[in-house]
Amino acid sequence: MTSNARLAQLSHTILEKTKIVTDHLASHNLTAPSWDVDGAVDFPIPESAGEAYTARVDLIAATKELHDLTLGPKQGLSWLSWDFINNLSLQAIWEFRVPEFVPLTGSISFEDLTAKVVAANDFKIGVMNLRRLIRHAMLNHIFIEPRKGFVAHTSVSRMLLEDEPMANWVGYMCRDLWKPAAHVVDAMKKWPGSEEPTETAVNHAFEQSLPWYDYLQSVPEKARRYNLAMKLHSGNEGFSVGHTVRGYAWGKLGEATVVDMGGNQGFVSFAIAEAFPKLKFVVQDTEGMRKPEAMGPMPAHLEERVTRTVHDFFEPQTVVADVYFFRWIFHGFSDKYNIKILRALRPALRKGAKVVINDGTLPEPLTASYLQERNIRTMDAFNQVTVNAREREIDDWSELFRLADERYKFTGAWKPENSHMWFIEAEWTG
Ligand SMILES: C[S@@+](CC[C@H](N)C(=O)[O-])C[C@H]1O[C@@H](n2cnc3c(N)ncnc32)[C@H](O)[C@@H]1O
Repeated sequence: MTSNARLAQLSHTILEKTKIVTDHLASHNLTAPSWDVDGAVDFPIPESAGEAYTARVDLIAATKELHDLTLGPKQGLSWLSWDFINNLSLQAIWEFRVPEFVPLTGSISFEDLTAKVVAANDFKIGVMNLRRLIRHAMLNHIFIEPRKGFVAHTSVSRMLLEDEPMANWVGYMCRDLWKPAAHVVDAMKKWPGSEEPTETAVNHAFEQSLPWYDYLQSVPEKARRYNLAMKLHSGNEGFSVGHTVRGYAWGKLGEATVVDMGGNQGFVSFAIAEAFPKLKFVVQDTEGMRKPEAMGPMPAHLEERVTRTVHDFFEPQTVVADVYFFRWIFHGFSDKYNIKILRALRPALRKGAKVVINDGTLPEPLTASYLQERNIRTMDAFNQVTVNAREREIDDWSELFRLADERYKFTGAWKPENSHMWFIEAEWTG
């Protein structure tokens, strides 16, 4: 296909996919998001909507490609190089609490806004400086200028004001992770090939030697921001515990014991135990997670089948079980430490015991949508920034088991429908 024909083909795809999306919205009496201050901020088509969801995902990919091709490679690359300025204007607006001083109805002049921002922040900032940052942010739909010299909210800037998890997510990214991201290359040069959580861009940027989560906990403001920011995705359908319950043949285990390692308060084990009454669970976590204030309540009817204990997964396992289950654990560690975790299981493993991992997995190149690939590759990059860990491809999972011990037989990896997390399974043959 010629490059001219590709442009035409993309615009045709966009027309076709937009129609599927708008027909779905109309037939379900739904409203598309907009920049209007009262506009919807979430696209109201969940993954479970099937064709309409896929059309939206295709639309995002096609509009991106058409946009990039229309810019052309040269202008595209030069823009990409200076795109960190997007983050700068957002960071300034967040840091100086600008959204608080813009009225939700009507508008405010740059002069009056600057006076309020200066009073609230207690340091000098000129009208010109604030105006240029805000006008830049407007390119990303953060505020509008309804008439020259006046600022008004949009649905985007309103989220910075009213959506606490989102505002903290913005702060976490712009304030806490932006500087480390700029130090990744220097950290890679300083500690070549490091798999240590204390030799990361975060250590380099903040000139400190703690692992990321310990560092976060040592600065209360950052710890609070992190905890609130993480709530942004807690309602995400793709990460729902329901996929963990339905995505594995738990029923086929019969009367079996599952050790939920790094299982936190036990909410995942509770959900699986509810659905599979023959299963027993031992939920292991660190000492800190077993303090009364961190434990959370245990549903009374599960007390017989779920116990919560202290166990460090780097130490030899003592509980003999049918399944050792790890959800959201492996992607937070480098291979070196994951191999340690797998080796520490060996004293308790009996022939036929299973290791079941529920975690992210990198798609094979060109097999996933642009949206999926962008999400998981961005998460993978953040794992490097903060903890020197990584997301893995299916082959990497198989190799990880082989490196830990040849007696692990990798039995497969699969993604339940609509889930963002995969199951990865191995069996102990020793
Ligand atoms: C990302 S959370 C995952 C929690 C839970 N599995 C889930 O699916 O939401 C990681 C958990 O691992 C626990 N953890 C971290 N280091 C650990 C260790 N060395 N031994 C046991 N648990 C650990 C943390 O306390 C935390 O509960």
